[in-house]
Amino acid sequence: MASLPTAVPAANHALDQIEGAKKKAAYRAIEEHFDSSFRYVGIGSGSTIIYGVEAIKEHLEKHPSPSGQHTFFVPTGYQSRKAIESAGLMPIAFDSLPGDVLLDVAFDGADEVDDELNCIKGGGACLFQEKLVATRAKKFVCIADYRKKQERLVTKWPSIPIEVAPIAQGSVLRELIALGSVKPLLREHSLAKTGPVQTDQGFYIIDAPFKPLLTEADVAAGKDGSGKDGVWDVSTLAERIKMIGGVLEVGLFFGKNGYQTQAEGLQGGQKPVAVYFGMEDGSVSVRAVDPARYQ
Ligand SMILES: O=C[C@H](O)[C@H](O)[C@H](O)COP(=O)(O)O
Repeated sequence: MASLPTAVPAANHALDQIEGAKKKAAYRAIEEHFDSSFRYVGIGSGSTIIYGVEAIKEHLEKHPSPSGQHTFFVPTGYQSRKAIESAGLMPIAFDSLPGDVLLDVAFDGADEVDDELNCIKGGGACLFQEKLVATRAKKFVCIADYRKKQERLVTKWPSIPIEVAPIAQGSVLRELIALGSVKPLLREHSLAKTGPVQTDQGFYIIDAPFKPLLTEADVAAGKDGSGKDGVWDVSTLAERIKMIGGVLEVGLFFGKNGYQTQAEGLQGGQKPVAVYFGMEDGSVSVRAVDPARYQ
């Protein structure tokens, strides 16, 4: 019992530090990538994006749109829509967007990010709509804290979230084991009697642990990411899992970076162009592709 009085403040300090880091990263990302003249903006899910919404709200209060036109915010699920509404911003459903419209930017959180901006997402059971929104944006930007900044995926974050049709969960689990995942698990509510966690699509989530995932640089350096001995590179594994019957989407955002340029058009990539990490020392560290590529 003697340790309780010191342990509790220490835990509170760690939580404050994490929340402070998320907030700093969010405000910096919004400052550098949001503009009041934007017409459509994607808003992701999770605890970090809440600070992004707060920063956008403040930005719009200080710098109203010069034309007086409203910005519409495209949510990536129920929690995201609620966050938009609570901030007094205007939501628009993804499927209400006119067919030829692209989002000016999409902001989201991430569970882990590697050196090449591949991300794990879905820790909060949102990934399918997040991918739809991210790939429809002219620019995709992520916000995270220092715990998420790693060289390779599946370093601290232990597993890959995968959204599956309830009827297929058993066969997907078997196939994941065959691919080398050790003890993939159907995600359940902490209150077990409530059963499996359901996504916004009414699907289930399987969390599949794998060995740390190789990057393109690893593969270029001669490492084998083909799945031999359970070692995969990000793209090969993501594509392989997506092929399993009953998988709606994989919580790996990989491949191209999401941006649009006049010369190249919409890249529709899943990887962000920039990730803002709030650090333990109060600074913000940015991992990004060269802005000259997308601005
Ligand atoms: O499923 C949830 C989403 O992918 C989140 O963006 C991700 O889990 C990060 O969430 P948080 O900001 O709460 O760490």
